[in-house]
Amino acid sequence: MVSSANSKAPFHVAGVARNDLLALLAFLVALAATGVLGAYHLTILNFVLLRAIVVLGLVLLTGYTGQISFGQAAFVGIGAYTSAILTTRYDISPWLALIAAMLLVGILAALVGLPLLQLEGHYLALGTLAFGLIVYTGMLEWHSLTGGPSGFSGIPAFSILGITFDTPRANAYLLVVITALVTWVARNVAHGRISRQARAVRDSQITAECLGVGTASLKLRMFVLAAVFAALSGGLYVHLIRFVNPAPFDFLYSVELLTMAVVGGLTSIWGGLLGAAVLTVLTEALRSAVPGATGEVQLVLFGALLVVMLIFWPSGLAGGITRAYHWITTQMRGRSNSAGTESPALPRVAETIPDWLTQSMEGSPSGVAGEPLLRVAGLTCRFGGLVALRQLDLTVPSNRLLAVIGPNGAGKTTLFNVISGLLAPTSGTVEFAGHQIGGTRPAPIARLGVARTFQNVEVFPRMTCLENVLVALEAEQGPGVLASMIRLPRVRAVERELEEQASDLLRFVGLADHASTLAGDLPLGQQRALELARAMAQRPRLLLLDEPASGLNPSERAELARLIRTLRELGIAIMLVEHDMEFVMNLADEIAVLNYGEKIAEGPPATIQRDPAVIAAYLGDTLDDGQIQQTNPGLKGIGA
Ligand SMILES: Nc1ncnc2c1ncn2[C@@H]1O[C@H](COP(=O)(O)OP(=O)(O)OP(=O)(O)O)[C@@H](O)[C@H]1O
Repeated sequence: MVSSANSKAPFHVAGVARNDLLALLAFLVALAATGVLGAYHLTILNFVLLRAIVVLGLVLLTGYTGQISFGQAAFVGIGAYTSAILTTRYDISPWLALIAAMLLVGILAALVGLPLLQLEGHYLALGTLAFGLIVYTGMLEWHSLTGGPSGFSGIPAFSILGITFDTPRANAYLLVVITALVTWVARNVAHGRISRQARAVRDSQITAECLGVGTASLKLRMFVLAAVFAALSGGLYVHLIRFVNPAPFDFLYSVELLTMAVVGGLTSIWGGLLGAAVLTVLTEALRSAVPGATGEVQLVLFGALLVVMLIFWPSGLAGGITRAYHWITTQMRGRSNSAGTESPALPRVAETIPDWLTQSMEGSPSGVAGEPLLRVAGLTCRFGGLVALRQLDLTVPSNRLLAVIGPNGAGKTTLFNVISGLLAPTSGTVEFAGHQIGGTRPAPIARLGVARTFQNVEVFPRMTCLENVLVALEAEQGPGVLASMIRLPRVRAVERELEEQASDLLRFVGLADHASTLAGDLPLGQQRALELARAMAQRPRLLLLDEPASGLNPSERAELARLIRTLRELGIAIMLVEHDMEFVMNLADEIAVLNYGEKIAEGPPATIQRDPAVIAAYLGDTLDDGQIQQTNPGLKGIGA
């Protein structure tokens, strides 16, 4: 057995130290600039920083979670008015009022987000837009509270230890420090578990759920976090300006903020800062060059810029700069490292299993051989008039491999979809380890110990191999949002341990050299291996493999068979759907044959090969559809 202790730390975090240094440098430059800039430029700097705080939240929400919000201006406005009202009417300290505003907006965002986040894509954008319009109208019309269109003044400035922040320079110092803190928090979130889960949901929500990621609560938490950032910006703004009215919080401001996030680069924290800076400066330049260019003109310009960027340059300035940087460093290294994709599709897998995995499997109750772990009874699944599964009964004990075979359209994938929670059965029961799981969502089923791979490989293409595995490892373990925001040493220690485990699993499936390769860049065979590593990270008690050998060459199939045997020896129950009959006959303990959703035979491979009903089903299918002959190369295993 190979111990995980000597495994190398993964590389994708290697750049963090350098980035930390750059961030520190940027902070010192901003502080130094604050000391020397004139009043006009300080005011612009303050606006850049106030916007940057909101944009950072949007980067986390839109870039990392894939949720588009046109309602951020409303959260800024509510934060601003709450802090302004609390300080002017109730004489509360601006600091306390600011915290109260953030709390209130956090609660409100949770209430608004619950129904809104049920909507997807454009509908969510429309929902947040409607929310923004309602809030803006409220600010205009609720005179007794907001002072109506003309707002109100007399809002106190921040002060601490006898220093009052009532000049552009003092404000700039305060904002530089607070923006640095917010950037640090955003960066922690962006590098941690929550961001990995969010990016997984963005790449494929269904797959993330099948790994045990609770997608609904994840989206809600990001929505709340982005809203709290917006409230912080609003609260700071009113105590710096000392006046509040609804005008700055209109729809235009929401578009402006989203444009800043897109222009800067939606998946980059420093891109968010850059976007806020570039667009604020451009707006100012436009205002001085064309005095009438406000309101509608700006809206049109920002809208156009947003569309152009999304179509032609979706990775924004940050993406462009990063690519240029990589290009330059590659040129400087003389392209010595550029070739490296010639490895076989599925390299020989490691001989050994990581110790921690064996131990965790031994501790699992599924380690008792012979006990039925999965019991499917009377399972029927209809799609309108089509019966995909009819009165199906199956049991799968631990430590056994049950192959499910049948002609195309027999219902095999439907069966997997029901067991893993992607489909609810029409009738019948699915019992796993004593739990009724039929009709349950995929995430809780995954957390009970059911892992799966997909017929059409479903890796998270824009994440590295290491991150793909980490998402599965972290679904149950790892820090929550608050701990991720602060990233205490304890949190970093847990992250390091999980990264080591992820590296072990990559080594186990022969992908040790690809920890920092984007999963989408791998050839098909290696993507299948990655799916297996990810499934193993779930420490499954039942593993559903949907056509894992399709697209692999004979030597890759042999490797895969060896890997599957090793997994079974760990005590994992395996269900295998596969058209390659030779592959199936060599691996299966038992075979269940489906035809038109019904089980027509079940038994050990030798019996199934000679079963007349099975032969008839396969040959009948071949006659009906010549395709089957090619997609079923293993037909020679049937009726032989
Ligand atoms: N979501 C769905 N909506 C409607 N019909 C569906 C759906 N999923 C599957 N079906 C139908 O149910 C039947 C069984 O499909 P299923 O994909 O489970 O078969 P299969 O045995 O996995 O086939 P293959 O070997 O081609 O993957 C097919 O007729 C299919 O068209």
